[in-house]
This record gives sequence, C-alpha cells and structure tokens, in this order.
Amino acid sequence: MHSFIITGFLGTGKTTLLINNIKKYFKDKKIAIVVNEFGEVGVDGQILKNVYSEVLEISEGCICCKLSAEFEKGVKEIIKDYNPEIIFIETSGTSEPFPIFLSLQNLGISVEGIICVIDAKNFNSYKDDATAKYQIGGSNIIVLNKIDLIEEKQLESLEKEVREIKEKYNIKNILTGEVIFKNYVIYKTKFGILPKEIFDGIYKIDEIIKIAQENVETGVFQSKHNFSQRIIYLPDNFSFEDIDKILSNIPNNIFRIKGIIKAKDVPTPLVVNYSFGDLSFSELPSYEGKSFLVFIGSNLETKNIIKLN
Ligand SMILES: Nc1nc2c(ncn2[C@@H]2O[C@H](COP(=O)(O)OP(=O)(O)OP(=O)(O)O)[C@@H](O)[C@H]2O)c(=O)[nH]1
Repeated sequence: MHSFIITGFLGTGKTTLLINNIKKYFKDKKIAIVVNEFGEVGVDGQILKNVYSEVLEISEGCICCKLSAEFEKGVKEIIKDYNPEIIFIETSGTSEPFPIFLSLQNLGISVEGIICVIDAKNFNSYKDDATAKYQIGGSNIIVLNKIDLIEEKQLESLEKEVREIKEKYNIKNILTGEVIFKNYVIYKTKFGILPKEIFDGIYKIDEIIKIAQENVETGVFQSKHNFSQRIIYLPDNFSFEDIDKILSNIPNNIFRIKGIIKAKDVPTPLVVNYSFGDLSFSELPSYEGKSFLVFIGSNLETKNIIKLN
C-alpha cells in the first residue's frame, strides 16, 4: 500500500491539488483520502466527497499531535473496509507532516512523498510561522502554488527563500543527526497540478527512520499551534449580499475562512473560501447541512465574530 502526505499552511491549495491530480491521474485506481481539518466542522471532506467517495474526515484537532491514535485507527479501518491502492492524507494547515509520516511507517504503509504546498502569493504573510517552516523542512516535494497570482521576479526570489528555509529546517534523524530527506524537488504550479511521475513513486521515501515514539510525543517535531478557530452557524434567511458584506470587512487577525452557505437568493449551496484577503465561491450542489462559516486566526475573541440580523 502506498501513501502521499499533502501538507502546507492554511489555504495554500492542498485540497485543490488533491482534487485536480486525482481527477487527472487516478481515475482507475482505488483511492482513499484522509483529511484532517483544523476546524471542528469539515469543509474539505464535503468537497472531496463530492469528487471521490472514500473519504475519512478527522476534524476538531490535529492528527500530528493529539489525534494521532485516532488517525492510526481510522487508517486501519479504511484499509480493512476498502483496501485502497493509494491513500492520500491531507493534513490540516496547522499540522506538521513528520509525525504523520512516522504514524504511517508504524502501520507499515509506504510513504511515497510528502508534498508541501506553498501559497506563492501570500507566503510573506505566514512564512515566519514555525509550523510553516517545519512543513517545508519536513517535505521532499515542494510545490510553489498560485503562481498565476505573482510576477516572474517574485517567483524567483520566493524559490530562493524556500530553498534557504528547506536547508535550515531540514528534519534530522535524532539518533544519527543526519538529514532525513536528502533530496527534494520544487515544482511551480497553478492549481496544484503535478507531473504524473511524482505519483509513480520515484520520490519514494525509503529511508528507514528509527526514532523512538516518545520523541514524537515530547514534541521534538512539533511547534505550538498559535491559531484558534470559531465556527458560526448561520440562520436560514440570509442573502448573498449579507455574506458578501461580512466577508469584505474581515480584520487582519483572521486569515482563513471556510464554509458552506445556502443563501436564500442563490439556488445552489456555495463553498466559501477566503485566504489572506482573497475571497472566492464555488458551487456544491450535494450539500444538505446547515450554513456555516469557520474563522481561523490568531487572538480570536470568544464572542461571535459576526452578527446577522
Ligand atoms: N488563483 C489561484 N487560486 C488557487 C490556486 N490553488 C488554489 N487556489 C484557491 O485557493 C483557495 C484555497 O484552496 P484550498 O485548496 O481550499 O486550500 P487548502 O490548503 O486545502 O486550505 P486548508 O485546508 O484550509 O488549509 C481556494 O479558493 C482555491 O480555489 C492557484 O493555483 N491559483
């Protein structure tokens, strides 16, 4: 059984990369997806289920730390019930990939690649976050995504910067001190479409990493998660304009909003995607639940962030 881990900060394009590549390259394969969301209600799972049916969603916590047991149990169940050929794990934007890699190794699953998606346009806004750096340092395939939104010059300096971070934050084998991912590749993409050979296993991570589990649990590979999230369920009778008004007035400490809404004047449920000031909507006709928005940011107040009349 093979697996790929997709990591990368909030809103960089992980779900988009998964959807686009699975649609393109894996029509004939038995694929399972495990998606871990930072928020207590999953949006990505709903979107992925729309494209691919075998999706396990692990929400309300992080599979790289407090939910690692749940993650391993979930993966075992997927294997037992569905027996996929390939498992893709989309980590939450606040997870670090290396503990997940170790969990997969524990389960005897071969990890072919750890793919870190970087938001080329918004990298400056989050590059100082320790988790973001470890996501780069703990990956062997780095994807500079959203390059349609930046100039060639910016892209060149971004690549240089990412290489420097990669060298500095490379994960080391704590027993031998050696760099674990000796080789890595950088791709530049729009909407995350990668070349087919990545998924053929040519980047297979075959290093055998002998690290005692307690080192993972004491947090050697983890940084603190400095984000919090608030979920807001919306009443039934709001209009698209109400939502638009709210979303055009978002304070700086909120850098990610996701949700699914059913506005009274729009016939189809809409997925709301807001990252670092960019807002987009897409249709999700299959959604039957309540309208909600998840706000992710720092120093979020406990009282409601938005008010609808
Ligand atoms: N212009 C442009 N937009 C993109 C690209 N890739 C993704 N997006 C948009 O960026 C937003 C976030 O994409 P997602 O795929 O949901 O990001 P994510 O990393 O899964 O987000 P989290 O799971 O919240 O961390 C969506 O509105 C996407 O349509 C790209 O290459 N170019």
